[in-house]
Amino acid sequence: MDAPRAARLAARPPVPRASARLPFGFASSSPTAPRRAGWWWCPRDPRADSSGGAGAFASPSRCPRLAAAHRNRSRLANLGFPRPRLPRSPAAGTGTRVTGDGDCDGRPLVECAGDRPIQEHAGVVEEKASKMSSTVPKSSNIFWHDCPVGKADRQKLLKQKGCVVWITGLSGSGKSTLACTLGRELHTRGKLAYVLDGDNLRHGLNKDLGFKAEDRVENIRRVGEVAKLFSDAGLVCIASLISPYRRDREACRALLSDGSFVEVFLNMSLELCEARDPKGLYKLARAGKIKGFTGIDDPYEAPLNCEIEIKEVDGVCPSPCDMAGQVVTYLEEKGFLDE
Ligand SMILES: Nc1ncnc2c1ncn2[C@@H]1O[C@H](COP(=O)(O)OS(=O)(=O)O)[C@@H](OP(=O)(O)O)[C@H]1O
Ligand SMILES: Nc1ncnc2c1ncn2[C@@H]1O[C@H](COP(=O)(O)OP(=O)(O)O)[C@@H](O)[C@H]1O
Repeated sequence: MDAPRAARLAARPPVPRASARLPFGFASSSPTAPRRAGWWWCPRDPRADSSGGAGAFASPSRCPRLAAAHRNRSRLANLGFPRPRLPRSPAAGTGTRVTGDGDCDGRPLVECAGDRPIQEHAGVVEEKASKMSSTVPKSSNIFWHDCPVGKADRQKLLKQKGCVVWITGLSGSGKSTLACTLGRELHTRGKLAYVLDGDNLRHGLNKDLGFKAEDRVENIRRVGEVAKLFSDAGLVCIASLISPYRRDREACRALLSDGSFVEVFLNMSLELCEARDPKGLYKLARAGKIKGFTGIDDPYEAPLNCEIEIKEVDGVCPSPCDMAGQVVTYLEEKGFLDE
């Protein structure tokens, strides 16, 4: 091995011992819980980039994001490219290094396993994990790799901001209609959007899932993760799913940074949805030929704090264009359709 490579390898951070790893969902949130050295501590960002969080514990040398940026700079420099700028700390104003406790964006750090902070999700994960094995991370020795081109660069290119418009409501409430109308409106305005429709995804990504409670939980979890990727790509991701459980929608919201999850509740009465019944499913459910149909013999939990609620007035629903208009206005006001 050549001397510079040996020196580079020696300078690498220690690789954590697999035996020291706690299983996902079983970490203690106690401030006296043992803290392991090295790369066991990672910021909420880059994967879950909402701010705040418990368990602040950090040192500059333990910020994987900053370290990854250093590695990327070195690699690019070795290839003869200009060195990109390191992440800046808004807390420090002009700094290019982590200052104080927190990651390189000045956020507190929390312990991560798989891709979520343990301390916040432990309870939820433990319960769900008993039902769905896919919520229990099975990979070990995995590391996050940052790329030099980030969300901000993509947003600049697209002249818009990545976000998720999450449309929830009963079957027949108009979710797919709104999603498509909104997608077309944004396209007309030169904005890049992509629709993730529950029915459609069940033909592919989610074809292994049915309508039992745990399948619906997993359905929403997967779509939430995909929506987050689309948002990170800089798109307006429009997800339209019944998503009947409040807790699962909130989990999707928690995957995104503050304000970039826009929950739209199509608050149409069961009577209206049943009268529409475009696929004849309500009729089958009433006849007992479909079991566990949302609104008939399966629950729907209405949002408590959604960003947009669209209702019928005197039994009349706003037109698809009006509904899409409401969402576009919101996105405009919040600056998602600007650079
Ligand atoms: N049991 C039962 N309950 C509710 N819906 C049913 C059921 N069985 C099939 N369908 C059809 O599946 C569509 C809903 O899929 P989603 O992925 O959005 O559902 S969920 O979010 O996981 O609850 C839904 O589509 P929409 O009518 O567009 O909502 C139905 O066409
Ligand atoms: N705003 C609206 N006004 C009138 N009819 C609507 C409206 N939105 C949807 N519809 C009609 O209601 C039915 C159900 O709409 P759809 O978008 O398929 O609902 P969902 O995706 O929630 O099941 C369709 O026949 C659609 O044409």
